[in-house]
Formats: sequence, structure tokens, C-alpha cells
Amino acid sequence: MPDDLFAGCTLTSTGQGETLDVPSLMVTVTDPRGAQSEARLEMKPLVVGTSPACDLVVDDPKISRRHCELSLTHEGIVIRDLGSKNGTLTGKIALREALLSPGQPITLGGSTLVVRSAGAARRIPLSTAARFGEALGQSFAMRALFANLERAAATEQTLVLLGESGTGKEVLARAIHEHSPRREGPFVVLDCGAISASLMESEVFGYARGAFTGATGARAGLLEEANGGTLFIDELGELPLDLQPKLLRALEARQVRRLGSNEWRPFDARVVAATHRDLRALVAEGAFREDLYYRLAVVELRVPALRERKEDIPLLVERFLAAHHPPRGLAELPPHALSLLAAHGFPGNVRELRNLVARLVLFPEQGLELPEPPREEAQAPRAPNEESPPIAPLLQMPLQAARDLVMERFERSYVAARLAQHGGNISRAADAMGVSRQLVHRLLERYGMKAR
Ligand SMILES: Nc1ncnc2c1ncn2[C@@H]1O[C@H](COP(=O)(O)OP(=O)(O)OP(=O)(O)O)[C@@H](O)[C@H]1O
Repeated sequence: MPDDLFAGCTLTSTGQGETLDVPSLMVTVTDPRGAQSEARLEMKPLVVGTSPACDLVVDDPKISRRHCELSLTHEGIVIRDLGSKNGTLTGKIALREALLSPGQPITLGGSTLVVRSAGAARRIPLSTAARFGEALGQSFAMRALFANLERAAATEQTLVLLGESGTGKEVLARAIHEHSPRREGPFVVLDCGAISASLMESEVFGYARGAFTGATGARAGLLEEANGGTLFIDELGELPLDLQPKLLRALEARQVRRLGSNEWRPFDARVVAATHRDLRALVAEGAFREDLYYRLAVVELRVPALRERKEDIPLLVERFLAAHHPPRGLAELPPHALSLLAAHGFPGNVRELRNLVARLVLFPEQGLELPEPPREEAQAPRAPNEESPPIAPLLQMPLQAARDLVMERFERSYVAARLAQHGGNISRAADAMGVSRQLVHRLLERYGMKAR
């Protein structure tokens, strides 16, 4: 096997820009009975363990649930132990993090892991810019995404952005709108996670006067409001199943009929959708209609998690610090702050990083507080007695960052208190809050909280 396969990704500059050659690699784990499990190593890190949530699942009792992680970098293949019980070993030496040499066998419990070539390298175009609209990113993963978005934005294609909460899907959707020929038109957000199912239909399609009790006047829905611009459907995976055929019909016919009206009104909006859910899995389970999925996912792009592109952290921190008043700089951070951040897993992604920076500027005496990841056995949240931050330090921050910080504290306390009122029952708490169960789940996930 040639060594250069293990040089990782190779950057090539051409007259048109830069491209990245990504080697095609297969990871094979042979368990103690000789059975093999395999998975391709792509740009996304690959987690090996016994948990069904891992990318490569191995049936070996000596392997931990999340045992180790492999990632492809420009230096080569990096293997990192994830705090496993029995270690990730080369010979008798336990590794924490190391570059893998060609064909080098790695011992995990009673199993052996090997990485092998699996065909020709793939060539991926990279953007020459380290930003797309307001979204920053200098990592290969983000520059590859920006290159795709630059091309897709100029078209009328419907596209779906997939990615964990806080990875920047909404910022990217806005940037797509701003880079599109529709930039002078409206950018309208339909957040399927925030509107309760009973209100969704009238929000999306609008209503005629007298359509239901309380409809004292007619109202246009979001589809009509987006006319001439872009409709951003956020949390697409939460769109109620019974509304899906109606939305599909409206998108195909480019016409909408308000509730209680017989009149069809034309509308012309480009749709960009986003979700943190696995849409294909939802389709397979019957929780999302296949025809709507294929209508929307003409182009499907994945926004990488922040832990997959730690090279972006300094750039993002610099941007968040510079947005304060007076602007702050990287030099003002406590010593080792950037290396501490690079070692953190960021379950809340860029949103978590932005809030950490805001807290650091607001309460420098507290230092860099990195929350522990939520543990599986975590108890129901107690209502935290966090007070709203005092106004004076907030006045040094831009409105959006200040609002988000106050909102995060409020939402944490409010959701925890509401759940406590309803004995940890999410459905009852959601009813009392007047929102969907999915929104409560999303808030719990966002803040690393668990209901009993
Ligand atoms: N690449 C980026 N550059 C600069 N800021 C970013 C980037 N990605 C995210 N952010 C910031 O992080 C915050 C969260 O981003 P955003 O709301 O777009 O995430 P999301 O993926 O849509 O989250 P959710 O799924 O929870 O709705 C925003 O304040 C946004 O400005």
C-alpha cells in the first residue's frame, strides 16, 4: 500500500482555485470471533464502539460504548481514544491521540482495527473565501461547504441543510438568500419546532376572515409573505405529517389557498430548509413523507459540527470578541483559553462557543467555565436560581449577543421550572407552555438538560 494514501488530504492550487484530494479509506475491525465490521472514513470523524449510535459498531464486550475516534486531517489519519476502559493500543502502548501509520494494527479490547485504501481519491473544490455571508470558516470542511453553497445560491434549487443544533444552518440560509438573485425580496422563517401543530396550518397558509372563531380579519400565510424571496423552513423534521401533503401541493402548484377561502393565490418563493434530524431515517420510519423529502432535498448539504472543525475556533472567537463594545481581541483571553476550547466537545456547537465568549467578557473573574457534557444518568433539572445578568456589562455587547445571553438564562430557568411544575412530564409541560413537545425536547437538548 503506498504511503501517500496516509498523507491525509492533499491541497492543490489550480488556476480556478483550490481543490482537496480526499483519500478513499476503509476502516475494518475484526472482533475476537473473526467477524468483521467496516465503515468508510470520510471527512467526518468516525466513532468506533459498542453503542448503536457509533459509526462503526463492534460486538466485543471489552470495547467501550464510545471507544475511539478516527479523523482524516491534512497531516494524515488521527486516532484518538475517547476515554475507553481498556484503551486504544499499538502493541502494548496505549495511545491518547496519534497519527496512524500505513497498515498499522490497533488493538481495541479483544479486536483489531486496520485502515486500508478503498479506491481512488475524491477531488473536492474548496472556496477561496473563509466566509460565506456572516458565516465564518477556514477549515477544509467549511470551505468545501462554502464552495457548494456559492454554486447553489445562484440557482433556484431547493436545498436542505443538515446539521446539529447551533452549527449555523440559519446563518447559512440567510447567506444563501443574500447571494441569490432574490436578495432584494423577503427572507421569511417558518420554524416548525416553535409553532404548535394546531397553529401551524394557519401560519403557513394564512386564513380568510371568519375561517375560525377569532379570525376577525384575513391574513396572508408565510408562503405568501415569502413571495419574491426565500422561505426558510427551520426544523423541517418537526413538520406535522398531516400538513406535509398540503405543503407539497402548494410548492408544486406554486399556489396557496388560505384557510376558509376558495381562492388560489400564486406565490413565488425559493425554499431552503434545515433540520438537525436524520431526514432519511424519518422517511424510512414513515414519520416524513418521501415525496416531500424528494421535492425539497434537491441539494442536501451537511453542516459539520464544531468538534469536526476545531481549526475554526480561533477565527470564531476573534469575531465574537470583536463584536463587543469596546471590541476585544484574542490577546485579552486568559492563558491557554484557545487550547482549552480546542479540547472541548461543543455539543451546542458555534452557539455554545459564542455564549462562552460572551460569558467570559461579561464575567472575566469566573475564567473559562467549560460545562461537563451531560451524563446519561443526569437527574431531572432543578430550577436554577440564576439571576438575569446585570445590565451594565450587557451594554458592552452587541444587541444580538446580549439578547441571546439573557434569553439562554431565561429559557433554562423557565423550562426547568415548567418541567418541575409538571413532574418532568414533557407533554404536559409543553401544553402549559403553549408550544410543541418537539420544541421542549430541542431546548433540553440545546442546554444539555434532561427531564426525569
Ligand atoms: N460559521 C459561523 N460563523 C459565525 N457565526 C456563526 C457560525 N455558525 C453559527 N454562528 C452563530 O451561532 C449561533 C447559532 O447559529 P444558527 O442559529 O444559525 O444555528 P442553527 O444550526 O440554525 O441552530 P438550530 O438548529 O438550533 O436552529 C448564531 O448566533 C450564529 O450567528
